[in-house]
Amino acid sequence: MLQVKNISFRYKKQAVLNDISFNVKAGEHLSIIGESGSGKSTLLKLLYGTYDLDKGQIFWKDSEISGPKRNLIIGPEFMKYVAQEFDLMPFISVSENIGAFLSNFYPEEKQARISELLDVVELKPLAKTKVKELSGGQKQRVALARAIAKQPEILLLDEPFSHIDNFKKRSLRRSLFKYLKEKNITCIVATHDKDDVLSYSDTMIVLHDAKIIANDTPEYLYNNPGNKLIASFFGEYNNIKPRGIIYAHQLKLTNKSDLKALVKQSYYKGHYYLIETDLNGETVFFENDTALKNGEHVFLNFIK
Ligand SMILES: Nc1ncnc2c1ncn2[C@@H]1O[C@H](COP(=O)(O)OP(=O)(O)OP(=O)(O)O)[C@@H](O)[C@H]1O
Repeated sequence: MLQVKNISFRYKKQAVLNDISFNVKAGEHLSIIGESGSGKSTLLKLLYGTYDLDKGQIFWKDSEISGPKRNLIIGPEFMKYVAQEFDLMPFISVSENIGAFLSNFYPEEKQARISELLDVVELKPLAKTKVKELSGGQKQRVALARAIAKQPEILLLDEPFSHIDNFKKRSLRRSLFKYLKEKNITCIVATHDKDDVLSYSDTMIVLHDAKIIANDTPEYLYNNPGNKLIASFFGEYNNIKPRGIIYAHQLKLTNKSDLKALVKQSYYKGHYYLIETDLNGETVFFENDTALKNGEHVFLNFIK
């Protein structure tokens, strides 16, 4: 189990993280979410031992993870960290980068392992290409493969699919998280993308004002967002008194109700339209099968 106990950290004067505690069981996947600047990357760096903590302790099983004051080499053996900027070797091939830290002692096993990793990140056709010739998304996939090459016990991922296009992202996400679960690799992901969280994380924590404001399963927090920050992570939402937070898909058209709104705009979303309305001076969104006329009055009802 990873145990984070009452850690605090500041770069300069302002606290980035203040008295943060949480646990992650071996093999579990945790997501860290929060607004830009809320400290997600900093938390990953602290878990990796990049900086010395101002307060608190971090343990993996029985070993304490400590910062540079006590460690010459940053990052414990059992952990790998894929940062937002990936540190690859540009003049050697994709395969050579992935195998860079694998032993040359058993060349056949090494090649088989590289081949397996190329499949996980779907880079086989580019195996022999030099990294300097790759796109940002392709480099990100090499960095992911290299991080799991030696099968770490814990993998820390900072926005792991941020450079990867939507075609590839979905299948890569499935393939990577399935692989990590099969190998029982504990994974901690800092992300802005609800699709990294909903289907693949066992738990999620939400950072705000240097604190953890929620720590629960994605399903629970999706159904009980409790505040605007969490609701906005999952989708378009409204705050309708006295009901509170209501996602756009939880409102529908009806013949007559107390919620009379004025249509302002319809946005095409593929299999539905997002309708922007004015309800007593507040903007309210709901989903509808068809576009509606601007200026039309409609009645809304809650679905639940
Ligand atoms: N090396 C640094 N020196 C000083 N301040 C820093 C440093 N790195 C980050 N910060 C500050 O710490 C705070 C948290 O930054 P961090 O990168 O951890 O946020 P984040 O949640 O990962 O953001 P994003 O979602 O934009 O990646 C920010 O206010 C940032 O400006």
